[in-house]
Amino acid sequence: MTEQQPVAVLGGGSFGTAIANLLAENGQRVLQWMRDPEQAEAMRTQRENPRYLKGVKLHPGVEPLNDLHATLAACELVFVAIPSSALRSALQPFAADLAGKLLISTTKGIEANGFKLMSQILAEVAPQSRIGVLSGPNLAKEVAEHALTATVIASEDEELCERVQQALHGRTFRVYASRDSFGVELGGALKNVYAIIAGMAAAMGMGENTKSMLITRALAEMTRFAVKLGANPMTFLGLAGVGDLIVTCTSPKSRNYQVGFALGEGLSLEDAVARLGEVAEGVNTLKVLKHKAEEMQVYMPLVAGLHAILFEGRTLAQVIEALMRAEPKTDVDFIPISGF
Ligand SMILES: NC(=O)C1=CN([C@@H]2O[C@H](COP(=O)(O)OP(=O)(O)OC[C@H]3O[C@@H](n4cnc5c(N)ncnc54)[C@H](O)[C@@H]3O)[C@@H](O)[C@H]2O)C=CC1
Ligand SMILES: O=C(CO)COP(=O)(O)O
Repeated sequence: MTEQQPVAVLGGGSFGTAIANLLAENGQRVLQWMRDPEQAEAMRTQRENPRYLKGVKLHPGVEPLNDLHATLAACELVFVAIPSSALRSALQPFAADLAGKLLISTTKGIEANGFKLMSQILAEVAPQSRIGVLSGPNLAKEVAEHALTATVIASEDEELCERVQQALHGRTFRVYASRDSFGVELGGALKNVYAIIAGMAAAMGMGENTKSMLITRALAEMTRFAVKLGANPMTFLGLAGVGDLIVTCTSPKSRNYQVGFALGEGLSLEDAVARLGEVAEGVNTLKVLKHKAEEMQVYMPLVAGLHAILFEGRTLAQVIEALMRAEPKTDVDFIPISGF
């Protein structure tokens, strides 16, 4: 019998580690690449990711490595879990090694220069590859602890979706397929901004009515924006839209929520991010999104309000006052249905 080809996971953070474990539990041999050789060595000897996923045992089928060339040479299916700020620069030098691979982005961010999604960056870096996007309500710690979870693999490449479903779908992790990779990817990136707002509201002791209003108006706002960019609004009613929005806006395990909570307690943005010590993609996404919304003339009062607090010197009280005074618009105005 020929030996099964291993699967690669790029990134040594909490999500890369959680996905690596799931793949290994499903019987795959997994090569998990990370840039830091000391971290790879620590994970090999301790059989744990002590910095990013403490307390979760690394499956024996996961091999932590820091040689990206060797990792890519051995694998065809490659999951990418590198923060958005580093994805292009980390992979560009290995463009030739990525040709012909099945690249699955799990990264939920947007590149500032040109408003590029991660799948678009992958397509630029590796035009000869096949690309998919994995996104959904998937807090890494819960995935790793086998909380019952669902996600979406999105690509126009049906065979790629099936490969990912076969590799990842398991006893505690359901993998649904979608053809709308643009909507799925946009949903995962945009919700991080609203999780910061939700964390602030929680720190200020706001009530359940307020939390519900925030989540629902966030959904309206992100969908309105996505539709303007050509996404299918129905995708935002799925796991990668409202599903991910709910989990990140309600869970103290979300890093974006934690940054918002710290801001609500009165910390500066710099201190809130430093205290976290992990990636909170929403901070960068906020800047990019505010700029793009203005350029596209999309009404996004929550994005504008958070931007005003973080980068324009407005107080939280001023922004809340302005938001509550603004003229109320139509409830559901983002799904164009005739007859309503
Ligand atoms: N943690 C979670 O619950 C989930 C995270 N994601 C997404 O996964 C992506 C990765 O996030 P996490 O694993 O959570 O991050 P993390 O904060 O746990 O770890 C970040 C990792 O990225 C590595 N890194 C930083 N710069 C790098 C570079 N230049 N080259 C290579 N590696 C570099 C760090 O060494 C570290 O291993 C993010 O876009 C995030 O939105 C998606 C779903 C769930
Ligand atoms: O994307 C996530 C859950 O689906 C993780 O959110 P955070 O990056 O805010 O922790």
